[in-house]
Amino acid sequence: MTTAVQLFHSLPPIASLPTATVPAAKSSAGARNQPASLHVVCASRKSRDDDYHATLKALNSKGRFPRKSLGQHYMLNPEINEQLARAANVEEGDVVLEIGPGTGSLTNVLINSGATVLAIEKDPHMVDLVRERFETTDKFKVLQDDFVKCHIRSHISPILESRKALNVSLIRAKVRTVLRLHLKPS
Ligand SMILES: C[S@@+](CC[C@H](N)C(=O)[O-])C[C@H]1O[C@@H](n2cnc3c(N)ncnc32)[C@H](O)[C@@H]1O
Repeated sequence: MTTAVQLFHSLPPIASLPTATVPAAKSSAGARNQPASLHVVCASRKSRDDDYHATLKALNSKGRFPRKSLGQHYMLNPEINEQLARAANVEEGDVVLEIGPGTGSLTNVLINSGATVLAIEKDPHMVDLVRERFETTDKFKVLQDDFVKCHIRSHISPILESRKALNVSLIRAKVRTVLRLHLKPS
């Protein structure tokens, strides 16, 4: 069986893709409330391994369509994700709490920056997807939970112990923000 990780590694160059816009999702049984199209953010296309292919392949491989109720808009431009990581000043050894990793495009950049990422994702399908995507690294952990309701401190305390800072990146459908919180281990 082809895993999502294998798919990510076998993607063609982005230049071969015709457009940065994803076609409207076809409706299927039980998908009455699905939005008609995939919402994307994509400013430019790059000819290297990138989030554009990875995100589309990952979603297609799971037969998933974004759920508006969960603010599922996926970042397709790796440059933006890199800017987000730079804006949050993510460094080697940091622990990053990522709220809503989605397909893991920002997660990937954070891990490549040297951070360990603790992600909290409400949608169990996306949890499966990112768990599979990052199964080969010990710098990633995902919890299936609602960030609004879960007890965040009990999750992060065990892995925070000797860390100097905690970066919290929060990307939501309408408010895209990167927050940096400094939480001293108690
Ligand atoms: C904007 S999308 C994904 C962003 C991701 N960084 C990307 O560009 O691919 C937001 C994600 O947050 C998740 N989400 C929404 N509400 C949540 C909540 N209350 N707790 C945890 N995750 C949530 C959604 O399922 C979705 O995967």
